Amino acid sequence: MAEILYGKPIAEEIREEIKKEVLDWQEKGITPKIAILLVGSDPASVHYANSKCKACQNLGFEHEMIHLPENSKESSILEIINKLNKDSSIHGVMVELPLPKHLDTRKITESVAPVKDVDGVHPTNRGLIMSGGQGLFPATPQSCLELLLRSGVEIRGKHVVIVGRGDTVGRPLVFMILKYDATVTICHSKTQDMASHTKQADILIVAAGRAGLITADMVKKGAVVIDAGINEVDGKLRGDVDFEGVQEVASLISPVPGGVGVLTTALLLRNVLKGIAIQQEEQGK
Ligand SMILES: Nc1nc2c(c(=O)[nH]1)N[C@@H](CN(C=O)c1ccc(C(=O)N[C@@H](CCC(=O)O)C(=O)O)cc1)CN2
Repeated sequence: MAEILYGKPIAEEIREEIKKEVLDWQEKGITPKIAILLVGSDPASVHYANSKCKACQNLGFEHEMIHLPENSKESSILEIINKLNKDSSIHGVMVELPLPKHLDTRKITESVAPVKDVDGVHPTNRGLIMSGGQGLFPATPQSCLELLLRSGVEIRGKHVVIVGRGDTVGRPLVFMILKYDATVTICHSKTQDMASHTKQADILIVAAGRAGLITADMVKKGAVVIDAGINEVDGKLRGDVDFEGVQEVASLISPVPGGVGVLTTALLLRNVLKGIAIQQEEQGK
């Protein structure tokens, strides 16, 4: 029976590190500040945006919440982001997702300056992930890595199989895991005989967006399984892994809810601090 890899104690550890770093910046005369842009009033988005504001207060960040109406024009949003990019008191800009359907998400999120791009989606940051450079990387793949590293799972030389090639998790994760000297296989919706690949994984990370996709017969005995899936099934949050079945086979497994997602907000705010460090270095300070 697998041990359960809970996100809460790891998130707490990261929050303590963030608080210390915020104090260090404050001593140097910088109070980290994030702008959160919320378009529309989708209840889940309002909830997540408010919980980010609360996290800012708890961790010593200043924040500015910009709440725009559902029918906002793309041009007005781009203008606001442009102003935030130029505002030296703002160190990070986060556009709450998903955006209303009439808006081009990619165009809007990629308009955030690379150094303030806490979601790590700007082409500059995407390129830096691939080259192994210093940039801001998306929170969810960071969360998968932190769960592994902070629970003492050896990644070096291990066969890591990632299921899902999405822009926010699977694709960036390939390069982030490669940096730790793993052998990486990526599976996706067109992969033939997926189980033949997943069964070879020492570490299996799943971000496919399909509830219960990974069943016990697809997992090697003793594998470490990280579930980055978020699906709503009958009003409940479910991962991509059939938790009850896979728990019998794996040695370590992260639950949904209570695993990867719990770290997201802390890691977005940690990106603000990384952005400040990069800006300071660029300015030779
Ligand atoms: N610009 C972004 N918008 C959104 C992101 C994002 O990464 N960037 N992700 C989500 C919201 N989010 C953080 O931003 C977030 C998601 C999940 C959680 C969390 O604590 N999840 C828990 C379950 C919580 C629940 O039961 O509702 C878990 O997975 O265990 C926190 C923050 C969308 N928008």
